[in-house]
Amino acid sequence: MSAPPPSPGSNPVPADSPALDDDGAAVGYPLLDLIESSPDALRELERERLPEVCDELRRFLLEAVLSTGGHLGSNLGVVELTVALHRVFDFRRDRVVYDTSHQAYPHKVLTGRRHLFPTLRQTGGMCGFTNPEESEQDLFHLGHAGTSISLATGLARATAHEPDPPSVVAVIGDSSLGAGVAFEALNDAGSAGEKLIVVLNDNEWSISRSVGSLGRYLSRIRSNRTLQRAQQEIHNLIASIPLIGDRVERTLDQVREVLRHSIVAGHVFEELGVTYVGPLDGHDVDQLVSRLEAARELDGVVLLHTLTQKGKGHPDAPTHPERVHAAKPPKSITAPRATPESIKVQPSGGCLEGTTVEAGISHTEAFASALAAEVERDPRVHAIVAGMPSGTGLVQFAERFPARFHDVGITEQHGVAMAAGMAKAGLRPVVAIYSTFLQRAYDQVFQEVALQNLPVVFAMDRAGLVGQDGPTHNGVFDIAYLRTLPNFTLCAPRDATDARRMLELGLRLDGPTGIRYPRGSCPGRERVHESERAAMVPGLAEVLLEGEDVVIWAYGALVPEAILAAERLRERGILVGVVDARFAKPLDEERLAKDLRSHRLLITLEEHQRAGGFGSAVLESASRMRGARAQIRVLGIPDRFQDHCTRREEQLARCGIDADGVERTVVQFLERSRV
Ligand SMILES: Cc1ncc(C[n+]2csc(CCOP(=O)(O)OP(=O)(O)O)c2C)c(N)n1
Ligand SMILES: CC(=O)[C@@H](O)[C@H](O)COP(=O)(O)O
Ligand SMILES: [Mg+2]
Repeated sequence: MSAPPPSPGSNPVPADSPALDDDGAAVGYPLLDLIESSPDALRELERERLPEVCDELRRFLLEAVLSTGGHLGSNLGVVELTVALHRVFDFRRDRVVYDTSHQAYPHKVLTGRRHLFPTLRQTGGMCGFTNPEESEQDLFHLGHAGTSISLATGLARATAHEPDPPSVVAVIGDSSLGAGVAFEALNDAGSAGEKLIVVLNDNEWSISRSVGSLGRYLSRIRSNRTLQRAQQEIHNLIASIPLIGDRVERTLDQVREVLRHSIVAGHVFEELGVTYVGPLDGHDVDQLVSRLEAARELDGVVLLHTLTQKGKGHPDAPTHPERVHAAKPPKSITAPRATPESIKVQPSGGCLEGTTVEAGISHTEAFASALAAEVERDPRVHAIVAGMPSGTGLVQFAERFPARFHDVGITEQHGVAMAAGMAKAGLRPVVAIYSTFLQRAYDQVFQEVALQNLPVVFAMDRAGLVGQDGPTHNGVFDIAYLRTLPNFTLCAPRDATDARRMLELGLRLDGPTGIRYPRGSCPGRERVHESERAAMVPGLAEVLLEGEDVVIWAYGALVPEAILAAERLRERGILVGVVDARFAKPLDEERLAKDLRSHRLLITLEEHQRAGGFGSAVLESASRMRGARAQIRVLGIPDRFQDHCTRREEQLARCGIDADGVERTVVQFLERSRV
């Protein structure tokens, strides 16, 4: 999440706010209160008061989201859109699907959840996306972009045969419309003919600026609208000069004719069988109501192209590099709890009783700086992102190496296949992508990369639990969905040094590599100096602590949790070994066989679903080994989706994969085996 919140008190108050206190600040939300009093209140309110509703709603969002953090720019941009939708439709009967649904906060306010905003994205609090568990008017729990038109098409097709089917509306952003699945949906719906309204919320922004030719096309329509306005002004001016007016007017008509043939707004959609309406002012709530009422009566797919400002009403938005896409939660909400017996480890491997474990740079920053070093060393290295330059830490990289950086927009499938093409041509592409969003391109990972055995490196960020975004964003399936693919090397660094070493390795290997790392910080102090570390070769684990009866095989960013648990147990006289597995594929089977023979308990620890992850790989490997006497305990995420939490650490604790969970597992085993 980017966008530091503006200084307190800089919240703008709309000019015509209904009531002001004596120092000029608007007071309360009388219209939002009224709307909450009855589900039909918004539809019964005098139409000329709708702009006031929008002002209150925007003011509320600014105050609420700046105090908790969350998605801001997108929500500020759809205030009028959402008020108009809820004015025209009754979504207790009609159906609305918000694409990605990060922009559904106004919808949540208008559907009785204003009181939940102080708990937004916090443990046990309101979800940051639509969620059917919260309201009957939230049809899906979403978070991945591009699928709203498909979902809406399904809803419409299911009721098309009914005598009076509900209206179905999809709200999709300009960048999400660029996702392949969105065009798959338009291609089908445009020919099938069921009634469906698609509201295109075009603000010319993704998280960063929108990319791709569709974005440029939409901007041309937008600028064409500007052109139209200019034409009108020229027309008015000329009309005011009677002498030359007629001659120039005729010329203007010719110019207009040329333009009409060059940019017929929306013809791309019309060619798909979609009725294009627009471009419309996405902040003119009265016009939007009229257009939605008209669209409701039309047959087939109607696309309303609305032009909005991402971050409208936020004083910093016009100059913010991501139009305040996200407001950081204040420290008071997400500061990690001080761990009571935190340990500061020192390079020599010894341990100091200590103050809190200092957080190092983020795993994202560690990857980004390693990649910058590689790009300078090897001209074949290129970086590919799918609409997430800042989330993957590559904004500066893009500025430094523009020719080696490719943001393909929200088109993960294309990005992965393009990487395969680059690798085939001799480049060394690195696909920097959230683990959860790589799922969108699984078939390309299989066919275009693994089957061809091409040297593509997947830098899987947010691999693990992500905290406030919840189950749509937890990257907890990648070991399972990649481990079954032949030719893949899978690894996970415990710290920044190994992140760099694994990237170096991946760029040397001839086949595909997946490197996973979570949202959050690397250890501030690294346990073993680089010069003393085991060579970074596929299938070689590294012993960090020797123990007696019990050994923990930890994978990736949870290695520090294993060390913390081992240090605590050591203080209780229980000597537990810790091995940094480093590779989930291939496993270090030689070291594993040895440990299975020489210990009574081997614990695997990973930030991934238990099913199919690193622990499963160990179990499969152990089942083929002779003389293994150790019991194996797989510590991972249980078989259910993990709800959002204020902090990722809470999710780790909830799943029993933090130091406490490891310590409990060891003590329980020893107590049971003593009996
Ligand atoms: C498949 C997928 N890829 C990437 C993302 C990350 N993401 C969330 S919102 C967003 C930008 C969406 O832009 P747009 O659709 O224009 O909506 P806006 O935020 O501008 O309203 C991106 C890239 C995602 N949620 N899903
Ligand atoms: C809505 C969406 O998918 C992104 O905005 C996502 O929430 C970013 O996640 P991070 O905050 O982990 O970068
Ligand atoms: Mg957009």
